[in-house]
Amino acid sequence: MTLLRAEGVTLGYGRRPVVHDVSLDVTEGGVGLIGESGSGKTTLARAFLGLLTPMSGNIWYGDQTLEKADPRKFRRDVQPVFQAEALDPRMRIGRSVAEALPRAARSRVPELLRQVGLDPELAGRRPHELSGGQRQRVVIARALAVGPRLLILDEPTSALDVTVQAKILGLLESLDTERLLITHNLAVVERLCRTSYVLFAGRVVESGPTADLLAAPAHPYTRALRDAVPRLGGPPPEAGSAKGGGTEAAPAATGCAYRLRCPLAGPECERAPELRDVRGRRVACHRAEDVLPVT
Ligand SMILES: Nc1ncnc2c1ncn2[C@@H]1O[C@H](COP(=O)(O)OP(=O)(O)OP(=O)(O)O)[C@@H](O)[C@H]1O
Repeated sequence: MTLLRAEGVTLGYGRRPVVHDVSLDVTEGGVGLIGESGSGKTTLARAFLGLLTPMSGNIWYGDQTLEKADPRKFRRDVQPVFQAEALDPRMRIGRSVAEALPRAARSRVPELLRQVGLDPELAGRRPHELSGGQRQRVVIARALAVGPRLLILDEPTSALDVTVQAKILGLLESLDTERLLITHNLAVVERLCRTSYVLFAGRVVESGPTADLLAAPAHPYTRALRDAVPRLGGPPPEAGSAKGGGTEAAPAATGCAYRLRCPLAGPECERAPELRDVRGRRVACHRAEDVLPVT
């Protein structure tokens, strides 16, 4: 059964919507949410954690909407993995992990540290006395303390260098919790997520099996992301590409939001494309059939 599901969700701050009509199932095998800065990934994650109420649509937790769900049960089932910078700098590691445990279970700290590959001896240290990778492991140990079914991870490895990143990905892969993973890095979802959703300007532009999206993107934006993002250990992206510092056109306010950047844009793109089924995935592009054969 799907533990969490967004159904036609629109989200915003004040009266300004920034995520539009998104439907997404957190299914088995890991789900990736990919998109550039400002595309609405963190906003969606906040809604999935119950921290932001949809302007319209619903977040479903099992067969209940999030507003009706038991908050204590929800907190046990669904845990965020924050960036390591969120650790309290004054607090020793052991206490930081203990705080996440119920009082009666605080003796489990060494076991949790071991589970994430840390020496329990480190419990007496403060965050600045650990490496970035070790700090990220502490954050994961805290999230695991309550025995969650699902982890919501927001850029869990982006602050780490490539070899440490690979080790943390290995750890996440070895856990038997489900995951919703937010990143701008396709190489990370390739490893951890069976299914992916690509967001552009607050809308899903493509979703489907991650392997298919990478092998043959159907949306020009997915293709640009795939071609721009370095693979783990691969060469850096080229200057002028999506993450390479080139100037990018802002999303179009009418029609297809991607059309001002799109090499295939034509007159039909002045009409907003609907999500539709194209060869095993959902894609919002009038030209999807032209994108597929050349990738
Ligand atoms: N607290 C806030 N108040 C007002 N607007 C916000 C707030 N947080 C985010 N936004 C706006 O919502 C949009 C989506 O932001 P969001 O942080 O969800 O994107 P993101 O894809 O997670 O980006 P990043 O990868 O940089 O974290 C952006 O236009 C952003 O400026």
